[in-house]
Amino acid sequence: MTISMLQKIRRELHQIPELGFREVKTQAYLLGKINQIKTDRVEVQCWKTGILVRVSGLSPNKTIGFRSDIDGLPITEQTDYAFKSVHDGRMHACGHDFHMTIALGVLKHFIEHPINDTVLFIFQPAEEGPGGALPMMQSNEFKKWKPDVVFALHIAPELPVGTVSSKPGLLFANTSELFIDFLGKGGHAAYPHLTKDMAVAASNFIVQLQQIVSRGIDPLESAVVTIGKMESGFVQNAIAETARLEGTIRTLDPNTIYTVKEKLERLIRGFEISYDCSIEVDYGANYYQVFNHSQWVEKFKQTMETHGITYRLANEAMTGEDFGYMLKEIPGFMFWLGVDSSHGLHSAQLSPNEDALELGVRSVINTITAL
Ligand SMILES: CC(=O)N[C@@H](CCC[C@H](N)C(=O)O)C(=O)O
Repeated sequence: MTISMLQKIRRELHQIPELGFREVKTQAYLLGKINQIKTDRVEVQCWKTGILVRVSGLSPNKTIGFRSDIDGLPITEQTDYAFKSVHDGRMHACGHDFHMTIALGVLKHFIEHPINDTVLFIFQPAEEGPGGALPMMQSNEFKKWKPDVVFALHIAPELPVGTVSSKPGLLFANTSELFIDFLGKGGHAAYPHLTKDMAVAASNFIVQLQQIVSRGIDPLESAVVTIGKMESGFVQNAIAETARLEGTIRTLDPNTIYTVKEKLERLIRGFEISYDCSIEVDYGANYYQVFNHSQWVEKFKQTMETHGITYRLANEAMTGEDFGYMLKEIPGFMFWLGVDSSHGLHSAQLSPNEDALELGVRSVINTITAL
């Protein structure tokens, strides 16, 4: 696929970001492109808003899976792009428009140049939440075509274009979403003593929460607790009866997440007493760590070096990925693709360099051919 075709696809996808399991336009767009290039060797199955595309090999020994996530985030885009999101409050702020474009470019290549092995393209919904990888893997559609090895990429804004990066073993953290609802008593702004102010309780809770990591977790372990959204109250001169905090917990060790949750629940019990209120916690979606299989990372590194693509050894990151569930069952790996953006992942101004699209396609084609 030419660079301008890749760019066009990326821009069209960029305009229609949709949240997890609601990727209806995205699925239709992808199916449209797949149907244009489909031949007799190609079979397609849809699962919810996801798609599986199998390109049969000439004399297959194995099936190689390449996974791309397809959902966007509930973020209002603040770029100057002419091809900005047309969906209010939705943005491809995690690069899934890049991931899908690269997958389509690679798919076209293997349809035109089949190899001995079978290649499975996994267009997976709901990576940002509530998690599509696990239920997709449990589906009959996936089980029927289950790959023997699987890999995926993720754009890396902090790496230059021309660079890929990975590491054997642990790459991404264990995660748990976090939703906390406070219920107190509202009232007139001038009579605080007659109320139980949940704006004050929730604000104080956010501050105390930070001490779970700084004082409750062994400094040699790694943990993050972030509250990304806070909602409370209706009007400037009334005391808020309720508050809601939304966030995420991340740890490098799968057991540490239980320690964080246990300490969080103690904190909640203390706040219920001191603020005379009730607090409910819901952990939403939990993702298993991304743990790369060394042998495949080594093969990837050698392949990149053979093709003159710069490979850098990565550090572990506190990002999460439900691709971790695929790697828990199927050998494989994940790698970072440098896209050189001064704004990072989940920023409303994320602007990955489109020159990385062609390199992404090349690095995936070379990898599949070498595996
Ligand atoms: C690569 C990336 O940014 N992934 C997301 C996954 C989110 C999982 C879940 N919604 C959570 O927040 O725990 C990330 O935020 O790391």
